[in-house]
Amino acid sequence: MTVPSRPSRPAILGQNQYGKAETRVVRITRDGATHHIKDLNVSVALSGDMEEVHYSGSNAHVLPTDTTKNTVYAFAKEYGVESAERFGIDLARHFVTSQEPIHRARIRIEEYAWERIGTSGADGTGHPADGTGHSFVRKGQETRLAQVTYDGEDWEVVSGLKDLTVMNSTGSEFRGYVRDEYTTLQEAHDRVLATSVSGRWRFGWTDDEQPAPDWEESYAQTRQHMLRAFAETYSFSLQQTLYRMGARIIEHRDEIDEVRFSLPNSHHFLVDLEPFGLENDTADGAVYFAADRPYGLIEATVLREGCEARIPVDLTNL
Ligand SMILES: O=c1[nH]c(=O)c2[nH]c(=O)[nH]c2[nH]1
Repeated sequence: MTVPSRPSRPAILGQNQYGKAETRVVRITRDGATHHIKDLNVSVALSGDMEEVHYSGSNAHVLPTDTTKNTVYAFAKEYGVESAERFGIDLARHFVTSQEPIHRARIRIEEYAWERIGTSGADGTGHPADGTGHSFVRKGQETRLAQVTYDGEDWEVVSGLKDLTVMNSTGSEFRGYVRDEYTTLQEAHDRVLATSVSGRWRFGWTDDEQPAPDWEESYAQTRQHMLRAFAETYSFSLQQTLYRMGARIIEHRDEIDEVRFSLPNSHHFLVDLEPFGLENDTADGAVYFAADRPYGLIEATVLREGCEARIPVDLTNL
């Protein structure tokens, strides 16, 4: 096919750039049982001699955006991620020095910070022996929620939170599931388990005559129990982890009768780096693609025995 020539119209191409935006790359390094996470969102914008691709459609100067994405993953694997700045410098230099038509590279990086789910709070002092060497909560406060209903006689208090993002970099598998003619999923023996917790819990307190719970203390303890259950459960499924998170709250917090969770399964897929001669398995330095959709959505209520379920099934209605 012949490439059409530059149009004669007096329309001049102005500033332009291109590249893959928002490549979500997660690299997990292992120091024995203590793991370290680098979680980046990398956007590449390249510019240079790109008149022809716009004017005539010739791609002769175009390094595909797909390649820029692959480069991000391959660099994460090969050189690691010491810092976002260093990573950006290495990438920008690579694009400008390896491709003659590319004169400028802008690499934008967002880094998401994680802290360990510690034994006495998410304080960075997690001890590997109890599973907390590989359990993390994303930095930044979750949103705390409360709903209070009063009909002149009875109170109903439902507390909760959303956007509490947690990750286990190991200690999770998924296998032994049903297979039908559409099943292609490979069994996972060692996978990343990550979710953004949305949870609600209902208090047994309904009566002004009874002392009300200490709401602040209850929230802090409940949050901690859910984090600890997430960290300490060796997970065969997110469903099982969810149940343990709810059960631990019911077992430890007498003031709470019902817990409901909505947990997206935030899939982390190992990137296939074989085409670049790089082995990428769950061993040290694994590089993952953090997918944002579609995601599994696991939801369930955990009740104190003898209590009634009153939290709506759809938490967006609460
Ligand atoms: O923890 C999981 N539960 C599932 O029900 C499921 N389904 C799936 O494809 N992956 C997973 N993971």
